[in-house]
Amino acid sequence: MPHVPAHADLILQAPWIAPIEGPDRLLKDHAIVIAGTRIVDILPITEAGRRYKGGEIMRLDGHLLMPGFVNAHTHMAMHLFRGLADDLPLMTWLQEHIWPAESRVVSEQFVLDGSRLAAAEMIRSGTTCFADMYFFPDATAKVAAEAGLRANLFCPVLDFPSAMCSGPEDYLRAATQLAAKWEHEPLISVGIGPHAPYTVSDTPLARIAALAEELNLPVMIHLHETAAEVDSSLDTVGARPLDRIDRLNLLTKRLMAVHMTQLTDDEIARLAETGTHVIHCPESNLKLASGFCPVDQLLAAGVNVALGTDGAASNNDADMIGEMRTAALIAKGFTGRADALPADTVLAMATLNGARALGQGDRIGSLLPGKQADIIAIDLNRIETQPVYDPIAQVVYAAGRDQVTHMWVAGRCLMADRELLTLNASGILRDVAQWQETIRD
Ligand SMILES: CSC[C@H]1O[C@@H](n2cnc3c(O)ncnc32)[C@H](O)[C@@H]1O
Ligand SMILES: [Zn+2]
Repeated sequence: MPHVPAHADLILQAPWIAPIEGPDRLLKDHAIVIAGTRIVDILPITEAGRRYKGGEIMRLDGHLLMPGFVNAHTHMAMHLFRGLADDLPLMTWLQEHIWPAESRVVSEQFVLDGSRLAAAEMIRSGTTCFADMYFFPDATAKVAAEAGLRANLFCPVLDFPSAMCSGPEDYLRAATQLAAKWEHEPLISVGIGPHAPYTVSDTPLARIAALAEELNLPVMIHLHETAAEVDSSLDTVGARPLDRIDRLNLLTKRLMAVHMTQLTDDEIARLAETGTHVIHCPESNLKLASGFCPVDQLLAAGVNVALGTDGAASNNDADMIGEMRTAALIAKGFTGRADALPADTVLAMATLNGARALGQGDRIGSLLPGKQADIIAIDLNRIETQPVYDPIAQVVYAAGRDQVTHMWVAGRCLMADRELLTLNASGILRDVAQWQETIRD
């Protein structure tokens, strides 16, 4: 029987592929075969030509192909506050600078324009999927859909009113409506985002736990960000925030606990037992002098730890390659052990662990047949990353985000040879310049 080649829409050929999951750490001279939104096969380049026909064949000499980054915690629209208030500790930064600025300028248009700036930066640095917590999440969802990015919008909940909602019940209604509106859009998912234990009281927190269960939604909260947060909770409610969150039924595998710089051994064990996900934001924690998340201990205890940049007002970028390097280096400094957080582990945190935290580990976060084709190409054939003994270590310890040359999300190309294909860079820059005037005034 003659062999009939199967159909492919796109075949990507490269000297190295890092699948992140599966039997192989690294595949040499392989091709990724894509049909529709999915990866259908990964096989030696020589075989791919015989077994698949049709579509485009792209040869990426000198490149590493890997899954796109999953930025597991950010505030997209805060890109418009980048550089507004630097070198301050968390509470001074929030209470005296960011919250006053937000109360003056945040609107749906602000979120549209800020999210577009963030989306463009994300595409240019290899992030294919992000988890966002901010006001007017519907506007960020629209931008993600326009950009072609995969997005998880965590509808905020606070005790306080904002331009978006009048109070906790109103935020919860908005979350329910948002989930219904985007239910059938494959690239957009919705969650609930109680801001922090110090801004959301017991009644709405318990309502969030019940609603998340009822609608099958993930929950994201800033938790144990600083020692002062824990001390103040002990003073005011007589419990550590994590104990309070647990008492209100929120400590479950739905929860993405962001920051977590203050943890006892018992708390680490409790996180592992409950399947709670921890989102590590090392650069924001360093810049706001918030503390150090004990990532090494969490991973050893079996906790899923993912990586996020936090917003550009506290980072000040959305660069996941930079975030990986910072995470790897501080883990070594913090533990005094050079083998803490090796390159492969930090790369998994920036991809597959983020997908798992979002409940999407079976669809994205690694390159396996059947998974969505969310792929980036990184050019290692540059002065800065030569010679290449190990492409994975090279990405974590030497590469810059400008070496990301191509991106596909669900098989669609969003950037080719560093050209943005879905967003208008000059229009974004024009809008940002106008916002800078308004915010400065
Ligand atoms: C309710 S929308 C999100 C809310 O969070 C604020 N925010 C941004 N970064 C942080 C952080 O590291 N800790 C606590 N809160 C943060 C942001 O300004 C919005 O008000
Ligand atoms: Zn945050």
